[in-house]
Amino acid sequence: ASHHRLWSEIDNVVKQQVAWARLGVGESGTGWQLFAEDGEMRMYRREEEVDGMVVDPLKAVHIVKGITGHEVCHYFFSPQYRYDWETTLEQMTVLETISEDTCLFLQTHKRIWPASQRDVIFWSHLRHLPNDQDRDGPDIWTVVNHSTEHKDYPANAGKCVRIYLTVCMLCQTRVNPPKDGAPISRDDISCKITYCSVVNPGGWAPASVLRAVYKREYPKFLKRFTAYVTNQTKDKSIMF
Ligand SMILES: O=S(=O)(CCO)c1ccc(-c2ccc(C3CCCC3)c([C@H]3C[C@H]3c3ccccn3)c2)cc1
Repeated sequence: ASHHRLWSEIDNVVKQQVAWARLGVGESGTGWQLFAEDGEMRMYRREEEVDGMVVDPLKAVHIVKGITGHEVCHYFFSPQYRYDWETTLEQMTVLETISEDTCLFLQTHKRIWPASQRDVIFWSHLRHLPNDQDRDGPDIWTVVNHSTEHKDYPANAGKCVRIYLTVCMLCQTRVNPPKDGAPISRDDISCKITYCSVVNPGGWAPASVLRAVYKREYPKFLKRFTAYVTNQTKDKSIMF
């Protein structure tokens, strides 16, 4: 069914996350700190705490040649590839396939000493926002992951501390059509990726430990994931 029980929440969160992702990190005065750079990738964070817990919002901007936003979102959304690129994943369960573009996931992440192990339940929604209204507007593909409850998996019932997150992978494809009217090849395309994430670590964990984990893991994650998409797509026809 096009409208399922989570539809209105998903629609609201997706619209809010797309608007948020499209806001630049502005001039340095806006509180965004550049904390990692690697080639075209720039990673920013804001230092924020809720009830003494680090919930630093993260925003990464990356430009990757030779892949499209549809391909990035396909490999980010689809469960069958996740163990290939998500190195901190210990266990992933698809609790429900709500529609072909909406799933419910339960994930446990590898324990990061000295913090206790974490798990998370989130809905994941893949959406194409075409620019058919105004031609020169952005053609956007996005995946939004947002924490939710599930009656069979109450928070903090087992050994894991339940975390809460909202993640947005927003992509815009750029095509430089070849001069001689030749068919578009992967040399003529690139994808501008904006990855936003806010993670509430659930139970207390030392701020210094969390900030060190994020500083190490986020750049590694985005580099590894985009390299994975490049490698998976290099010999396949372009998925626009
Ligand atoms: O973009 S996704 O939806 C992709 C689907 O998997 C996503 C991204 C990140 C996380 C996540 C949430 C919490 C933690 C911490 C918090 C305290 C202890 C564990 C970590 C730790 C494992 C580190 C990490 C940080 C950044 C990227 C990857 N790994 C990761 C979950 C989902």
